[in-house]
Formats: sequence, structure tokens, C-alpha cells
Amino acid sequence: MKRIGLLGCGAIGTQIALAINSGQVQAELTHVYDYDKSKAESLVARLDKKPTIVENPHLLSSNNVDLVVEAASQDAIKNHALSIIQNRKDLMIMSVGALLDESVFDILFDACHEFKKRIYLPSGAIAGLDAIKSVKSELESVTLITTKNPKALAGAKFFETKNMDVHSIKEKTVIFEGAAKEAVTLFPANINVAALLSLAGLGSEKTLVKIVADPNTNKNTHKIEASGIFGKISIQVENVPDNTNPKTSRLAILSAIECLHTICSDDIKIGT
Ligand SMILES: NC(=O)C1=CN([C@@H]2O[C@H](COP(=O)(O)OP(=O)(O)OC[C@H]3O[C@@H](n4cnc5c(N)ncnc54)[C@H](OP(=O)(O)O)[C@@H]3O)[C@@H](O)[C@H]2O)C=CC1
Ligand SMILES: O=C([O-])CC(=O)C(=O)O
Repeated sequence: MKRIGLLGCGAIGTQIALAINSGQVQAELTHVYDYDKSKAESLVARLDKKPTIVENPHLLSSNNVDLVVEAASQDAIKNHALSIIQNRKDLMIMSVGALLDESVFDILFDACHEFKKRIYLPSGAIAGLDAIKSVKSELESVTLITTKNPKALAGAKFFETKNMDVHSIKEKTVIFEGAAKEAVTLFPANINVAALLSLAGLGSEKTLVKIVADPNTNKNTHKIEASGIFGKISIQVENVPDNTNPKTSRLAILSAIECLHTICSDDIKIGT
């Protein structure tokens, strides 16, 4: 059975730990870390088989684990992903936006080859990555339109740079249009899905992102529109937000659990 270390004990990390605890994912959660220790303690209190709470992130991968699951932040990837791979552990990443920094991507890509380790990127809060990957060589345009309630967008760096008060948005408003590369920097906790779409398809400069703040919605909606020689793809997911973190969709959590289940099982693998 694979031994798992968990980096980040928030909305996604908690549900992953509970899925392992219930046996839905056949693995052993052995070590956890969050820089808010109280979050790690509350999580461990809910588990039957108690993992060790480590005092710093390096102790996750220097211990005897097979895979580290990151559910923390883009900074966590920038600061710790390389040492996890160098410590010869596989890594599952949720804060995928960090990989749109080419220096981070290239270093991790080379490290995976050198240390013969794998990085897994679950499909997260979107659907259709299988198709985008398959038509990659024939793609001509990809646009992601993401609509969230302003309270789910609050706290993003974007509002500091624009000197805009998110709570003053009273009607459905397009607040950002640009390349995925810029979107993941300005909305690091909201649009990691744009990084997944970029990596699967046209890259971070040509993948276009529109972010819409809608005070009248209680869903996190992601619409992908892609076209090319192959034809057209139009996929929309209306996600229920997690009840502890409105930025994060329920589908992102379920996708992380399903990805981990696939990594940890030897049965038939369905889909691309
Ligand atoms: N790929 C996808 O489709 C999706 C990706 N995400 C991303 O996944 C990540 C986890 O999401 P979620 O669980 O909802 O987030 P939460 O904010 O609920 O939980 C993250 C936890 O990790 C902690 N943390 C952040 N950075 C570090 C660090 N460097 N070292 C240790 N702990 C850290 C946070 O502490 P504190 O609160 O104090 O910052 C928090 O306790 C986020 O980056 C999010 O943007 C989310 C949804 C979809
Ligand atoms: O969960 C979502 O809807 C998407 C999200 O936060 C992200 O991609 O960072």
C-alpha cells in the first residue's frame, strides 16, 4: 500500500485525508503538514489512523513516503516541489498555476527524468482535458470563461493591482480578460484550471481566460470553448463550491480523490 504525505490541510487536503481514512482510496496517510498547525491538528483529530504532524515541509518527503500530495498553494510548489522529487517521491499537484512559470516547469520536468519520479495533475474543477490533449496538434483557439461569486474571488492579488473593491461589484461583470499565464498570477487561488488547460493544449500565452464576477451566482462555472481542424469543443461545468472554501469547487476535491485512487490501485484505468 502506498504511503502518502499531505502538504496542506484545508478544503482539499481534508477531504483527501478522509477518503483515505474511509478506505475509498487504498493508501496509508503517514505524515501531514500545514503552516497553520491548528489545521493539521483538527484534521488528525478526525482520522482513525493518526498520521504524524511534521514540523516543516521538508520532513514530509525526507520520511518514508511514496507520494506527496500538495493541496496548499502555488508558493508551496515553488518552494518545495523540487526537493520532494529530489527526495525520490512522486508528487500530486493541485496548485498547478505554479507550473506556468517556465523556470519551475523546466526544473521539475528535468528532475522527474533524472530521479525517475512522476508528477500527477488531476483534472481539477474542469472537464474535457482528455479531449483537449487528444486534439492538441489540431487546436487553433482555446478560451476559458470562469464565473464566480465575488466572495469566491475576494483576496486575489488582482484587486490590489486594480485598486478595486470586490464587494462593490453589484452586477455580472467581466473583471479580467487575458492570457492564462497572467490569470494564474493575479488569481492564484481561483484559476489553476487555466494552467491545466494550458498545459494540455495551446500553452499559457495562447490560452485565453475571461473571469466574470457575478453576485447572483452561487456556482463556480467553468466554460471551455476550443476550436481547430478537428472541429469544436464546448464544455461547461457548473460547480457547487466547497462549504469551507468557496473558491474551491466540489469537483476539484472529487477529482483529486479519483486521481489518487487511480495512482494507488492496480485495476482498469478508464479514459485518456
Ligand atoms: N487544480 C484545480 O482544479 C484546483 C486547485 N486548487 C488549488 O489547490 C490548493 C488547495 O486548495 P484548498 O484546499 O481549497 O485551499 P485551502 O485554502 O482550503 O487550504 C490550503 C491549506 O494549505 C495551507 N498552505 C498554503 N500554503 C502553504 C505552504 N506553503 N506550506 C504549508 N501550508 C500551506 C493554507 O494555510 P493558510 O490558510 O494559512 O494559507 C491552508 O491551510 C490551492 O492552491 C487552490 O488554489 C483549488 C481548486 C481547484
Ligand atoms: O475550484 C475551482 O472552481 C477552480 C479553482 O479554484 C482553481 O482552479 O484554482
